[in-house]
Amino acid sequence: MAARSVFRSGLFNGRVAIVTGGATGIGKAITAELLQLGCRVVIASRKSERLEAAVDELSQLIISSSSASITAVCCNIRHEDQVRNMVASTLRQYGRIDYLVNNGGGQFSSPAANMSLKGWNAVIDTNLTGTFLCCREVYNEWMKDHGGTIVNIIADMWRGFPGMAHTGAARAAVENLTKSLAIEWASSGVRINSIAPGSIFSKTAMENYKDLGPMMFQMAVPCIPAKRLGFPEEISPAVCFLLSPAASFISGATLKVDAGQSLYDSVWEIPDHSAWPAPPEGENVCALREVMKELKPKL
Ligand SMILES: CCCCCCC/C=C/C(=O)SCCNC(=O)CCNC(=O)[C@H](O)C(C)(C)COP(=O)(O)OP(=O)(O)OC[C@H]1O[C@@H](n2cnc3c(N)ncnc32)[C@H](O)[C@@H]1OP(=O)(O)O
Ligand SMILES: NC(=O)C1=CN([C@@H]2O[C@H](COP(=O)(O)OP(=O)(O)OC[C@H]3O[C@@H](n4cnc5c(N)ncnc54)[C@H](OP(=O)(O)O)[C@@H]3O)[C@@H](O)[C@H]2O)C=CC1
Repeated sequence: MAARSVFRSGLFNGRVAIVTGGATGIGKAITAELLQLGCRVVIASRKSERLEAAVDELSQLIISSSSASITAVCCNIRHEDQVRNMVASTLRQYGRIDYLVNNGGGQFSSPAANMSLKGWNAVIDTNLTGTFLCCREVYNEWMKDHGGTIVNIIADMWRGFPGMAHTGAARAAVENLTKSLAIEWASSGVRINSIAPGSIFSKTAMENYKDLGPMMFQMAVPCIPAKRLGFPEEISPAVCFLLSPAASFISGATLKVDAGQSLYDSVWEIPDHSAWPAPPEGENVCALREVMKELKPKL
């Protein structure tokens, strides 16, 4: 059962949205909320079984008096030809694209030193290049002449992303891409913003990390000021807000939806070590040595 939207029903009547990764987790919650608000939604991702299951489930949210509808297109956002097909088929079906939500993406967990070039490229191609391809195609084929609104889902990479350096680099790049496009496409009436979620639990997000998944999400909890994980239904209202006329003067911005997690603690442990280069000798280093000598016997 999808959470009830706090927005006015009919807010997106007659509008058309593409949501990449719209069949699972955060994307599914975004799709469900857009449908409740009257939007016609195209969900796009790689796995047809997931798309079909989401269409079956989410179409039940549509009440008979609503203009909403849901359809699916198989699309790997890493492939330019498939992105072209996703946009062309949406335009053939609905004749317009008002909103694009670049939510499809992800990564695996690994120390940077162990990442193969293929693994690095898979994550950069998905999260950075895939987002770029979707933005460019939607802009060139529709928004350039008609305006529109784009939301990019990024991540909490504000202090780097140890353990997932590839995705940290890709998401930071998307944040910067968002700013560039906000300026380049302003004269077409295109607004584009990002949302940076904290740790958001869904079954599919957890299963992506296989056996590590439950532990990874559990480990995040003490580092979240709310002392609990977030849920997809806590991201979708922020997306709907940024798509809506309520955000008509907001572009090039990033909204953190993380309960303050990005301001707080890190999961990444740095073991005690003495590997760091010594500081330059001088009066302050001498003074600290003296202080430490005095403190030691008391400890
Ligand atoms: C500590 C707090 C944690 C809390 C939450 C963390 C915050 C972030 C959360 C999220 O983003 S949750 C969303 C999770 N969902 C996804 O990530 C879904 C999408 N992900 C994927 O599809 C994959 O992870 C992918 C790697 C991005 C792409 O997979 P694809 O199937 O297209 O490529 P593969 O052929 O499988 O892999 C290519 C290449 O990548 C390397 N690789 C893949 N998986 C791993 C792994 N688990 N460990 C190490 N390396 C991996 C590998 O080199 C693969 O090539 P081959 O070796 O298979 O030839
Ligand atoms: N959950 C969290 O804590 C956080 C999530 N995020 C990001 O939010 C987004 C949604 O993740 P979430 O819902 O949590 O996890 P999910 O794993 O449920 O969602 C990822 C979605 O992306 C789709 N996807 C992955 N790769 C591609 C691709 N190459 N082409 C098209 N679609 C693709 C997947 O569908 P399919 O496999 O069918 O292609 C899936 O629907 C992702 O970008 C994620 O990295 C960011 C910060 C935190």
